[in-house]
Amino acid sequence: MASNGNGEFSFGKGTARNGLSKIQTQKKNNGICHDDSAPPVKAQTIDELHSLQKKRSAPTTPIKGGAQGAFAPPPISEEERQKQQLQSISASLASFVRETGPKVVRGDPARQSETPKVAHVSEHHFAPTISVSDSSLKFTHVLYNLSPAELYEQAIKYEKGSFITSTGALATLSGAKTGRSPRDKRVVKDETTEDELWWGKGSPNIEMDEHTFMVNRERAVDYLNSLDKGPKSPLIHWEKQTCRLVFVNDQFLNWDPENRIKVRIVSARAYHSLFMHNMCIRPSPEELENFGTPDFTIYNAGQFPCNRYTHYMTSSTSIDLNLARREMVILGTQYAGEMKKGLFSVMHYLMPKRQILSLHSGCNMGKDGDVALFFGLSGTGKTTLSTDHNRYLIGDDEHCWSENGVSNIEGGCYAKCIDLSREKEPDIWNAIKFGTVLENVVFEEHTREVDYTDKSVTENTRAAYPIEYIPNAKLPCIGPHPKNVILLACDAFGVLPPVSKLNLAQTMYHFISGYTALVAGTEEGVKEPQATFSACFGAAFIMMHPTKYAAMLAEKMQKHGATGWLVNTGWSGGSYGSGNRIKLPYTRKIIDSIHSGSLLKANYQKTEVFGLEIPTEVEGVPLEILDPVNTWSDKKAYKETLLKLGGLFKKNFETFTNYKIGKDSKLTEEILAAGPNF
Ligand SMILES: Nc1ncnc2c1ncn2[C@@H]1O[C@H](COP(=O)(O)OP(=O)(O)OP(=O)(O)O)[C@@H](O)[C@H]1O
Ligand SMILES: O=C([O-])CC(=O)C(=O)O
Ligand SMILES: [Ca+2]
Ligand SMILES: [Mn+2]
Repeated sequence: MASNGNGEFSFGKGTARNGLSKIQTQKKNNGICHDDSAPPVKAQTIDELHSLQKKRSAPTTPIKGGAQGAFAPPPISEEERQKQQLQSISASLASFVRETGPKVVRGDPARQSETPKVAHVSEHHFAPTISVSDSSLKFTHVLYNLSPAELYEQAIKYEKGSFITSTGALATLSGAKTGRSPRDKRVVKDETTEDELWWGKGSPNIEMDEHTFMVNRERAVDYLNSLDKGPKSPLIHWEKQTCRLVFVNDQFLNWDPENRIKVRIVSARAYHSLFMHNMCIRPSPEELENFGTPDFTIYNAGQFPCNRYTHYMTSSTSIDLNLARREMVILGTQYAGEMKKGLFSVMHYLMPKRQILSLHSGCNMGKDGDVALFFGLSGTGKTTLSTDHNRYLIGDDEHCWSENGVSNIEGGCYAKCIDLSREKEPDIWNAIKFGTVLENVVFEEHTREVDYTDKSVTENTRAAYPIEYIPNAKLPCIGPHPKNVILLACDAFGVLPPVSKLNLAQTMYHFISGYTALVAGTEEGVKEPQATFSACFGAAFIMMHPTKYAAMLAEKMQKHGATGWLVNTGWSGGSYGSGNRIKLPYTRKIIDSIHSGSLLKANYQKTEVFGLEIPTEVEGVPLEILDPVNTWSDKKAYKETLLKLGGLFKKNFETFTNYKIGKDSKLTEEILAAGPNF
């Protein structure tokens, strides 16, 4: 085969002169230079050549000086700033028994060429003596705010089960736990939290004392400071260099600049670091330079169990929150959602103290600035329905509603992937690319194509991606006051209408009830859909009594004239097992007509038992499904199921009857009357 000189290739005769064709790679005088005329690389050795491959990016902006006015601190040198940063990390990792932090250095120990700076919290007093343990003679290498590319390399080199999929996502396994462990979430009860938080029946806050927290904290910190684990562990090989390694992420929560929270996540897995890189708000280089001390720190030692002989421990998993110390410790679960939702709990404490309502909801905005909130428990459709090609995505899961409007708490989305299809959810499908963490999916060994229908590892397969991977994300993720408040319920009984319009009292009733059929998988141990009530559509994350959040929602909805809706994204034509899940395109049509305002103008009729206002017509939706009774062939079974569900609602609401909402108790009476009536 030879080039014929026109850039085409031909076989045999034609171009050959001496029987052998001359391979012409270049032509003269056409602007392309010859092979032998290419300038040689500027390197004398292979090592030098490799050193050319990477360059250090210059700081994008100089540290601001003077602009902050007379009280601004004097500018510090780059060296001093870096030292302060390392000291802050060393302090984060300090053991309370030894009262010093480890000697920390920045950078990957595998890269020999780096000459790291060392910092230690009590540097000036530190002198190794025989009483010091071996552990304090070692360095801890800090992999600080690594980029996705760097984290990919760490994961693939050192973490079993990490692979690049055909679309470039990082597939990973979360270990034995593939969902959250709400029965292992503990909160320190002290003088303050005893009065402030919701404790006892129905509350997600399982109490623990300060001492036990410190025991677990010490365990986590010691683990993070030693890290000798697993067959693929970097430590086997780095041990020789007497160094240790942790990942540190310094990031933000809440896009509302006035109420932004600085969080630090210390973890042992690249998976955890990349997950939080995607889920929290990513600081700009300048913001990172001026990060300072975090407002809240997570110690994720999830590969390591808690000690079951420790007081309060009921399993080898514990997720411990200490509000006074502004710290969270994770032991015995590697499920990354614990970090995301752990921080959400913190926001459910901090924000209401500032009169800001924190919400387990998705949020999007139309071209005309109309904002909708989507409340719902896990798997009811917050992510799916807020990700809408015709609207701007503000966020998929956690928001704040303040005097200024709404703001997303996070910087990323966390979508369920089971049965994901390109046709039904194109934006989520396309977001699964380089940088995205894909948890617990199954892929074809050779092509690395993911089979989203495969539940071999878990039903709760997930993708975590930065919000800007959704093409119509609204950046910054903030918006005006909501116009529509959509309560999503995945009704496994199949008796709730696909859509109903709610008055304020009904909205409150259903918000406090927080009904859904818990979709299998997101919480440990749930394999089949099952009716559940979870106050504020997120009882697992709220910290104070549900009526506190409900009162704030009522006040805000009233003030800003928002309309409430109840949308059943669950079953129709029978209960789970006999009926079918309402088709996503129909739910989307319903949501479209809420956004456009056309549903508000529809004609309504009232249902029996629940007293819900259902429209007689919705564009693009078959008429017969609007009233569920029409979809059941067995009308008697329908009525029985309806009454059964009504009874469950009534029973669940009993615990709330004595709580007052709003300044007068008028709203409370109205709310009580807004439930099922029979
Ligand atoms: N009619 C429907 N409406 C909404 N979602 C549906 C419908 N039918 C099927 N689904 C599926 O239900 C799932 C909804 O999950 P989604 O990720 O939106 O939950 P979520 O409310 O965001 O939960 P989480 O808080 O756990 O993230 C998706 O897998 C979606 O494809
Ligand atoms: O927290 C998780 O693991 C997933 C989630 O969004 C939820 O359960 O609401
Ligand atoms: Ca959620
Ligand atoms: Mn979600």
